[in-house]
Amino acid sequence: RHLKWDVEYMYWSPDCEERVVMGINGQFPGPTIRAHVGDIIHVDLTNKLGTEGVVIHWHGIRQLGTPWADGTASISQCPINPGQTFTYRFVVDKAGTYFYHGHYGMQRSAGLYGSLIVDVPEGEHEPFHYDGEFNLLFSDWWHQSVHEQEVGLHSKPLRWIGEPQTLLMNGRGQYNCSLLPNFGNSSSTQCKFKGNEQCAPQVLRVLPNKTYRLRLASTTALASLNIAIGKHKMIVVEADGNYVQPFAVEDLDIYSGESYSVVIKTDQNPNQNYWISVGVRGRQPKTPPALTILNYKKIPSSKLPSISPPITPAWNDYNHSKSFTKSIFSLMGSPTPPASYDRRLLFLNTQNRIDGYIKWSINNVSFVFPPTPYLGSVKFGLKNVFDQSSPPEDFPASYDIMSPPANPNSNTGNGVYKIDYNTTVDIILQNANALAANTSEIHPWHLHGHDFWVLGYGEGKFTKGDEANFNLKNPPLRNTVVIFPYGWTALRFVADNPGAWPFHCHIEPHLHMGMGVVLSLAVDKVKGIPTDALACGHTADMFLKKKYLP
Ligand SMILES: O=C1O[C@H]([C@@H](O)CO)C(O)=C1O
Repeated sequence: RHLKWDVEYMYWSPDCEERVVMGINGQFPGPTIRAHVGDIIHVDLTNKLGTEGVVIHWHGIRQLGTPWADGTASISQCPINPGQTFTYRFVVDKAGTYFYHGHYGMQRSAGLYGSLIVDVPEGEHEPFHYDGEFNLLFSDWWHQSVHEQEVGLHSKPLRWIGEPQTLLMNGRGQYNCSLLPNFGNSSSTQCKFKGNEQCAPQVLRVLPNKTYRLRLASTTALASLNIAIGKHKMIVVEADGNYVQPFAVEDLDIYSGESYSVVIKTDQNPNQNYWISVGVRGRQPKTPPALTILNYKKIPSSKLPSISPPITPAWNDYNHSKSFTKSIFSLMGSPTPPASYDRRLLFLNTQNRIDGYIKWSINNVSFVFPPTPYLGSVKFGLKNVFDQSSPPEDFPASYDIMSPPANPNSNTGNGVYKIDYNTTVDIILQNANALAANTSEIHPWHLHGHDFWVLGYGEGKFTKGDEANFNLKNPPLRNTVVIFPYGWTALRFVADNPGAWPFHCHIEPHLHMGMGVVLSLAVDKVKGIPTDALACGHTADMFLKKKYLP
């Protein structure tokens, strides 16, 4: 798959209001990549942004042997400068529902994303049947420019980005009109689509009595979501590119960074259409649900459903979310984790202050991106470019996770957790109270370069005794996992992919405010890094050697 992409800003109307978005080849969202297992994806990415750098991360693709193609600014590569072209070249080795997105500053929020679908090799079959499929990539959208969002996040006092104006499905949503007559407040008018508007919803057109696969992925900057389809149950079959033990749900939670496949049967009255709703979870929703229509083809899609849209669960019904999340198990026959770990990292998630700026910290360190990519600085042993001391592996046992931090002051840092090659690592993500009393938020954590097994979830503070309840039999393999308010999540992975890999909260403003860490492993084994990946910071100095030309 040889692709030539130009990234540029352009005018677009994602929610029927014109704004500036980041597009690829004149499209928003960017083009869908569709490939088979084993294919090489080759993307010549040209930055046409004018005044800022860009990179693209291929979310969920492990980049076995190609860590330089992971597309993370400051970690796997230098930002691609305006006018320059960088070539990403990697193998897609596992079938599944993936996506790609910007991984520099807040470029995901600016609209830099698209779908990446990997099919099983030609002649092979998925472990479930379907007659047709649809692909829905969810995102959230602000009317404030991404530059204002970014400046607000590092201002004192913090100017928080607030809740999104609109939820988008495949880059389409409605802000100043509604698909529903009189939805929400009475001032919202009904949309009149001719069908070719940039914000016109993508209708799912189906035949009766068939089975459809819906690929669902969330690249939201902030919002956690729930999707429900009127009158149709969904059978969950895939999560983050891994098969799961099929189970039926009425509605499904999806956090930023996650993907699922569900199958539905079109066995309802074919003389009706049905609403599909997507609502906000975990934060007080100020954003109306996104809506589209499941259209039984023999009637027009413009015929509004007679049954009102399914109401997604209340934003703070965490029991509902936990019950869904804890129902996910790997499909029988999937790889199982090693029985024990070599090293355990405990990561306390807190909201803090540094000089009065609001940040997020892991074990009291708020991550800042260095100007030299770790892949180069670790490989070449450059000592003066990032903190050389190993960041903290745990936090004081006496820390009270139920209250705002007693001493909210934190430190910035950019140290690296050096992981030994082929060892088994456990990470316990520990949630806590944020700065405001009685507040603890949802954080979806995403690991680059590896999938991990989710061994368990619990309430309150993790204790050694909780290990006894770890699921070592059929834990799901994932690349993104949620921590619930005041709870913990345990995961395990085998560090077998040399590279420099971020592990971070997938809420984009939270990562921007320091909520992440970097792991490095066996970087000496990494071969064939393109020099243009490292032509910035101290690695550029190293390549240039001579400071002045004769
Ligand atoms: O990082 C965040 O900042 C705000 C709030 O805590 C401060 O205004 C919020 O809701 C976040 O998730």
